[in-house]
Amino acid sequence: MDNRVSHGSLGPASAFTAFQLQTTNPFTMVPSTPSKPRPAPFTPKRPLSSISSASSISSNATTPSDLSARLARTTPSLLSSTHKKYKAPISSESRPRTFTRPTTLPPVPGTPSRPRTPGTPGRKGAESPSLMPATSEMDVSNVDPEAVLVNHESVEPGDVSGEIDEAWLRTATQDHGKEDKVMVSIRIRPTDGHSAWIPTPSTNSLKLDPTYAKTSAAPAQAFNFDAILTGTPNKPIYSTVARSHVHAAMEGFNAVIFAYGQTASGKTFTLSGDDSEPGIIPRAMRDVFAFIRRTPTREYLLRCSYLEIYNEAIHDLLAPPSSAAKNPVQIQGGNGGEIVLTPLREEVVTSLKGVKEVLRRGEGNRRTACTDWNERSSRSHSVFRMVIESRERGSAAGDEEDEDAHTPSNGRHTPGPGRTTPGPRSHTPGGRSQTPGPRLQSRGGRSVQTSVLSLIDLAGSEKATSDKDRTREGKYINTSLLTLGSVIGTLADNAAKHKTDHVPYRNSKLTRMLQPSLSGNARISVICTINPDPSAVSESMSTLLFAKRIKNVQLNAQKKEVVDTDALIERYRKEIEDLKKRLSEREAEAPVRSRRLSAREQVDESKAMKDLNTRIQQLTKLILTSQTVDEPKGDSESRPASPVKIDFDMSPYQLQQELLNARLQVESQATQILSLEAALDARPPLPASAPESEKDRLIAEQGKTIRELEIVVRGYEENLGEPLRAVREDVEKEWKDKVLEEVRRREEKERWAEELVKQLEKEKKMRVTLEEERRALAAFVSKFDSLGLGLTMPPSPTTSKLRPARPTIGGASAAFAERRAAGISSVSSYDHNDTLPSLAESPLRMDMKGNNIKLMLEQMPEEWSDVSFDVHDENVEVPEKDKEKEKEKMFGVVGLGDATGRKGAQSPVRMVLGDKENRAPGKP
Ligand SMILES: Nc1ncnc2c1ncn2[C@@H]1O[C@H](COP(=O)(O)OP(=O)(O)OP(=O)(O)O)[C@@H](O)[C@H]1O
Repeated sequence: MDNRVSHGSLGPASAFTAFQLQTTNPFTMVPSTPSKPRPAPFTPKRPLSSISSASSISSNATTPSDLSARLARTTPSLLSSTHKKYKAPISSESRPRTFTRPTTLPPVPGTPSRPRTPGTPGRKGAESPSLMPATSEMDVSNVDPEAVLVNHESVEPGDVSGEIDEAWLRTATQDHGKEDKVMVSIRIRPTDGHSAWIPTPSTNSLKLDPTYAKTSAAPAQAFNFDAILTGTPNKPIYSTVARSHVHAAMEGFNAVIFAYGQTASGKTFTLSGDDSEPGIIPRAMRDVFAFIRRTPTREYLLRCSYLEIYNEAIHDLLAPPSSAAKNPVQIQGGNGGEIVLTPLREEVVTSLKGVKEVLRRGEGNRRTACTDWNERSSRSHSVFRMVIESRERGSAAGDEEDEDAHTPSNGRHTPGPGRTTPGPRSHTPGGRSQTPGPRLQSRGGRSVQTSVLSLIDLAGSEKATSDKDRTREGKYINTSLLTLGSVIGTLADNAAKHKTDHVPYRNSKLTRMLQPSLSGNARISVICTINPDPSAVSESMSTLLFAKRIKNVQLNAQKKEVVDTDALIERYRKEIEDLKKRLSEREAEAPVRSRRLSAREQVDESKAMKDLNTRIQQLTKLILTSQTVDEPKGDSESRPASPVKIDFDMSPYQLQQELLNARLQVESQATQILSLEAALDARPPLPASAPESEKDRLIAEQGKTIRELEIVVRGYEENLGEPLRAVREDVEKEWKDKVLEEVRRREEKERWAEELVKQLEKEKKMRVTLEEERRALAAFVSKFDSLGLGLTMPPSPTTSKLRPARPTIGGASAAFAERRAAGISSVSSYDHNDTLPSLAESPLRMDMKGNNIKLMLEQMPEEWSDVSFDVHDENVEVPEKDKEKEKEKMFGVVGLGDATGRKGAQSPVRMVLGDKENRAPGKP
């Protein structure tokens, strides 16, 4: 078995000294109280019923081997080295994890096949509630914090030995707890078979054996981390990856240590360990007490809570199982500030024994079950938290003051019913109350440091198992681990690219709970465990990629310190008085002294006086600002600033400035109140009295909606955005073509309409012209009539309807011109043979007497130049045959003198004449 451990280049432990502690607190220079009689060790009172089966086992089984033997009798499958395939049912799985590690390693993922394990993993307490104490007298709400403080005198020597690997301390050179990066270590579980990974501890690197690489062409990627850990012993692991973080927590920084990895890769073994190899949690607890023992100047209040996140519900592992099941823990806050878990039980611990008891109870309630890969697989994420509050130990005088109202703080007392009366819900150092109950108060000018140490054993990622319930749990586990991965990814990205992208903390309970730590206000150490088996290469690779990403997350842990404002102000005031006294003394002596002093000494003297003045002004300012030092924004429970009357010499200008600042502060607080009220109004309308389950449901629903919306928004661009854009472009193009076609058609029609209008205009003009011609003709005819020329025309008895003239062949003007050329007289001389064809071509024919012809032509308007007249001379005898022939050729024109009543000519002239004839037949 490979027992190599790389300690990397870790620095020496931050050897903690009283001197260092004193320098970290600028306000307190009070020496510790050296020797008060040491009180009797604290033993929490517990009802008989609180003694669980495990503790009874422990008490009866005096040696580890006895215990193993006894457990082996009850749960042989857990202890035997041949138990791999068949093991105890679920009911036995929630036993405390005090089992002995099998001598042969359990099978790796993918290899085993074992009978299904029935049922949901049970909680021991749920099955036998009598084994769990219904209440604990060390519950923080039942004790006076001042009565349960721990200091170097109260720590048992046996509680501190052997946790530190001295050899490591000598070689380590770097303290990862002080870095602003996450410390990331890889622990490779030992294997009996081939290992797919080649660790190089000297360079803290690790790479895949090329034999197991998917593509042999690419060179195997080497991963570098803060430490590469192998082997079974947990002691060097603690020294390397956890110790500096535990110390940071003791010094006032939040610290988180968690194990991440595939199922059965050794997370629980690393965190909890077993009897022979205690893991990080028990060792950290031992180290906490060792730290206290080495720090005589401070006193501590330690509170523990233990919870698990199972199927996205948080269960209090320290609460009685019946009530824990009914009241799942809710997370409140978390928006940039601390989170509040409620109802969560916190138990005060004053000794290692007390912590062990708490751990034992919590672990007994954890859900574990047999899976295809791990016979005791953690089915939940478990979080063990220790809240560490500390302050400098008070002087004797201070203690006496304290004793008036409180139990002495330098000793321990057994709290019991009626013994202590916890005060009202008190101001919480750091701003928020994590759970109801009193807290350590800053007192006598001594500030209180508060930090939280979180030790987290995550459930392992896994593939679907052969069991339905396990598969369901696995889904929840994988989902929350995926969310953790994406949160880490976003944080790393934000840090690398200086972005502030939204981090989806709220997508799972785990990330929501870790939000304050992951946001940066904690020192974080992650141990990524991998299974070296070749069949687990892809899972190990994904663990390594997670490790790589988390390495990039930027941290900036800050100490949280709450000062006692009143005492501080009092101290400043005293100092001011003192300084003023010294100043006035110097001023009084100044005239005498200055005579004796050299020029240089006088300069020094005036400089010293100036310094004194400056210091007085500084202190005056501090008095003002310190009134708001411990009043965190938005904390409804914080104490109002002390109404201290300050009597100091301040110029009116300075006072005005202070006043202005105060006003600005008030204004900003008023704005804050308004926005908070608005946020409150925007909340869904659920009465405060609504049942918790209803609130849960609502919260879950909203969470789901938010998640869905996020997915939709995220997925829109990737999945729908592009196709939809393409469709829109197609449709737009199609419609554009249609519109263009329509425009073209319309233009065509417009052109056609214009053409039509032109034609109509033309026609209209023609009509007008014709109308004018007609009128002229009519005028001519009437003139003609008035001259009495028409009277000579023989009336047509039958014809009253006139037909329009037909055009002559060759044009009337041609014929007319011809005739003109022949002379007017020739018109009257009708030559039958010559004129007959031209007669047929004439549009106007009228029968008139030869005498009138000349007159008519004279009267004819100029425009009629193309009108021809067929003049028929009655004196000329036309043979009857020719007459008929002529009639046929002529268009409806018959000889006017025809007695048979021939139809009238269709010439307008003829028509008018006809009309005249019709109107007044036989009249003059
Ligand atoms: N470094 C190690 N040395 C010896 N045994 C180990 C080591 N790591 C793990 N094991 C053993 O491997 C088995 C599985 O380990 P463990 O239960 O810690 O895995 P896990 O990662 O917590 O699994 P899950 O996520 O399913 O809870 C245990 O029997 C444990 O004793």
